[in-house]
Amino acid sequence: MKKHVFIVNPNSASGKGKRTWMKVERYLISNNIPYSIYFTSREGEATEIVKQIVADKMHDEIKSLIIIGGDGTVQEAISGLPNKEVPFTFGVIAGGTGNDFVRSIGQDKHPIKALKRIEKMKNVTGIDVGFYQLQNSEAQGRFVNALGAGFDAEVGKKANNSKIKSWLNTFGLGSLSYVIALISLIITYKRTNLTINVDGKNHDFSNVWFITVANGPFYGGGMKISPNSSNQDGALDVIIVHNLSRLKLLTLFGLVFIGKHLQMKEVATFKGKEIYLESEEKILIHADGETVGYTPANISIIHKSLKISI
Ligand SMILES: Nc1ncnc2c1ncn2[C@@H]1O[C@H](COP(=O)(O)OP(=O)(O)OP(=O)(O)O)[C@@H](O)[C@H]1O
Repeated sequence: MKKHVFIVNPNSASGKGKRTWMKVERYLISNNIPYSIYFTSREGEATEIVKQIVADKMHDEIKSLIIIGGDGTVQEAISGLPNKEVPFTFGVIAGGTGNDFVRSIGQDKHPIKALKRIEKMKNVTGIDVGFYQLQNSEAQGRFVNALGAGFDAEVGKKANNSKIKSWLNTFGLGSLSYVIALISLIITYKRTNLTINVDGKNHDFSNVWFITVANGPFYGGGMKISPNSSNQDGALDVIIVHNLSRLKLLTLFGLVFIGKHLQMKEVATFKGKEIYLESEEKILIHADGETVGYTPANISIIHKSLKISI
């Protein structure tokens, strides 16, 4: 008999992952729903678990593979998938701080409501996934929301490493840690010059704060960084923020929350499938908020490669 397989990050959002799993497990047991469970214990383990599931050819036993955690856990899990199409369906139950993927696919944030929807398998859809390969290291992987380089990657790193995030998470305010990190880095961050190649065409920019390659509209806990993005259109949206003062950058982030920043003259946008990014000085890169390395990087899209039950 097919069963649901869960991958749970018990420590996401300072223990929300575990608390969410306990609610889900109670529901599974009281409704006699067959399941098995993997808990992650450290960074990178979700990737290894998915690789193992694929290597063991467990596909026929799996009704759906359900992630409970935040965007980082989703990003790590899908990075364990092979390049060819995967014969099982994914589901995501919000257990993180930002939960931007849950937001962009329109999944219910309530764990049991989400589980009931995933379980029914009535709305199974193909989602695009971004793929990155860093040039100066072996690092490669996938992302569902956005890959970013520069200032926003530094903000994510600082927020994720901050003690304040755990404390804020106890009040359900973990997203505020990004705002705090942003305000402190705005004063110290050094801008750089970069070249981006989109589908074979080079574009040069000076004094760049950050560049985002978006698959879905949201990142950073609800910021509408790429309001026109769809994770089903087979394309990535590139947003480059350059040549603006520190004060104006703050205004930009204010506008990002309502998705109106694209109208600013210091914001350049492109749409494409194959992207190459290099910078005068190497800059930090994140994939779905997880630090992955430094430029230069190749980024591409794998169209509708993730089957997901919403
Ligand atoms: N048991 C664990 N203890 C600590 N860290 C873990 C554990 N399992 C996985 N991780 C790491 O925790 C990181 C963050 O997890 P996740 O993204 O799920 O939560 P979050 O940061 O609270 O949420 P969001 O990304 O939505 O803001 C993951 O990238 C993963 O590497």
